[in-house]
Amino acid sequence: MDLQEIFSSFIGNLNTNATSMNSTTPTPAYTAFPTGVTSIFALLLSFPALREWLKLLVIGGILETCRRCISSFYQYVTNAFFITAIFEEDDPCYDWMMVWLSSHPSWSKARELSVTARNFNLVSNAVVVRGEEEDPASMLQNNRSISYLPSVSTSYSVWYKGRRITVIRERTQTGNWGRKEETLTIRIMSRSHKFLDRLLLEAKKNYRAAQEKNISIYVSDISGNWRHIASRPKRPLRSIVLDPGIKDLLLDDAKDFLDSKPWYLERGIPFRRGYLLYGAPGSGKTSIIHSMAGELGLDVYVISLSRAGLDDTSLNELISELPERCIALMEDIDAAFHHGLTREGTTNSSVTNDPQVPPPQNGQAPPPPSTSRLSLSGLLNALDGVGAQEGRILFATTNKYSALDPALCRPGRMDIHVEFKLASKYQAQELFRCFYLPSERLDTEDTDQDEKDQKDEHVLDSGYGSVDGDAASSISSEDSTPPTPSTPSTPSSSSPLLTNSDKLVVSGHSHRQRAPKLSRRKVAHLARAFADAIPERECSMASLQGFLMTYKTRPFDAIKEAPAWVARERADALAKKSASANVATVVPAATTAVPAVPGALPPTCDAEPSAAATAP
Ligand SMILES: Nc1ncnc2c1ncn2[C@@H]1O[C@H](COP(=O)(O)OP(=O)(O)OP(=O)(O)O)[C@@H](O)[C@H]1O
Repeated sequence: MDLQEIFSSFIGNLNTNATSMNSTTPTPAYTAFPTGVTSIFALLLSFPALREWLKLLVIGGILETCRRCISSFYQYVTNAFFITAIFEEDDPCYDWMMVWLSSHPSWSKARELSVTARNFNLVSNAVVVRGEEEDPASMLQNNRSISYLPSVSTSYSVWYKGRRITVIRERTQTGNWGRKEETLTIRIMSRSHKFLDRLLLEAKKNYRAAQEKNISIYVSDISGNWRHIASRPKRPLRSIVLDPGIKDLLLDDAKDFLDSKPWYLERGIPFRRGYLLYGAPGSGKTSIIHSMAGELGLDVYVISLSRAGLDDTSLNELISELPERCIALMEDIDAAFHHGLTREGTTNSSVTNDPQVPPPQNGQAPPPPSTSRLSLSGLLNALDGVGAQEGRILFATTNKYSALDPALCRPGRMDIHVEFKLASKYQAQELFRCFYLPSERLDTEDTDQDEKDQKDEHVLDSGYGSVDGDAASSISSEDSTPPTPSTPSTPSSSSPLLTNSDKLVVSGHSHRQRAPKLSRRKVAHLARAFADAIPERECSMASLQGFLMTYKTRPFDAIKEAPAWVARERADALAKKSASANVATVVPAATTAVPAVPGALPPTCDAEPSAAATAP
């Protein structure tokens, strides 16, 4: 019996019913309706095309129902026998898995794959196409190595420890301004989580090993999530020159803190430590934090208090989402509460409406109004409130120590305060030594070289990777005066082919030079001479480093030119001072208001130096 017959009999029945009703009762108005419907159906079914469509509709419905049943059954079986793990792009696990996948041998046989030069936040060349590592020259030229990865929307099967893993990489629209986000799905045929755990741990270990020489830097994004933004090579601690004892104090205290969790727990003391580094700009505050992060093997989470949209709640959330062992860094902590206050102590009074704040200098653009909605009490709560993360080390830096609220500086929030001053003669000497003694010789005795050096102290060293010694020496021999940034120097070497107007105007010095190979003793001797030329606590370490950079391969010239450079720096400082004297109100510099002893507190902060120095 086909569909037409079914409908005909159905319509026939309807007609019979309608007739019987008509014979017994008066015909109500609605009886016309079934008759109308049947005639419409009959009419419709008289078209063969419509009959066929109807058939297709029924068959399609049956097929879709079957498909859904099979899919549900498959889902059931998958859930029963497989484990499915999903990795989202903005999660660190995604990077671990991608690096793990990129090094999996399956890609050498895959017929369809994605080729990428992304390094998944690794500085090292952990992700490489096999064979590339055999060509170190190409690796050096381009730090971005090529790797193979699963292509988007393709399902792959790879084998791991005798088990089949299905890998699916997908890209979906997030709805945030057309942004697309990737997810990686890994399906393992296993009922136990053990296998997945092993895979994850291996991926994490591989990634960590590739990251060993780097530190990871995280910042918060606009939606308040931590995002990995960079990996930086670890900075050796010895490259930072501070007054004796400061590095040891900080490092020993931090190490001791990280090892003392049980001690804190037993006594019910919150397991947190805060360090406040204050003082002159360019004195090494940020550098020592970077270096300590490398030394302690911790990642750095930068909390920017002046970030647009940051309020008390979001700061609280950010801090509570920090991992247990990490360094939280708040740079220029004073800036969050003194918007518009510049390094020189000038500000736009229309922004702050603070009567103590001087008006802007002539021609100076007013600083933009901050959109941060953070309050001091919000910051204090975030630092040691109930939601504050345990185990974190907080580093805060400021150039304006006296501007900080005493509540912020108290032990428990900032346990150790360290002043960073302008360079001492000792620091100048050590910086010079670091500069001209190649790193591999900093730690080793070189008595042989000492002896050799006494005979010939001007032997040239290829230590700076020179390939063009002759060209370089011609520049260095004729121009030993450091160029000032405002007056670019013109190399006087004139080629017969160059007319006067063709002459190159170059500022700075070429680094393609050979540095004299100096012994430890010779460098120590020169370093003392350099320190003699540098006045005590007048120049910042950053400016000294900048000066030495112009003599990267010419230590003798650096010493010769140091007094002239100091004179220029003094003249510049004097000019700046007289310019700022014209400003109505002068905000006192933080460095003049603080005590000289590292660890001691200035009068504006809680005067509890002993508490600041006691580490459990
Ligand atoms: N004590 C130091 N030893 C070695 N290098 C230093 C030292 N101080 C500063 N420098 C160099 O000067 C530059 C600036 O240093 P850094 O950013 O650490 O200073 P800072 O005190 O944090 O400055 P700011 O207060 O302006 O942020 C860096 O390139 C660093 O190498």
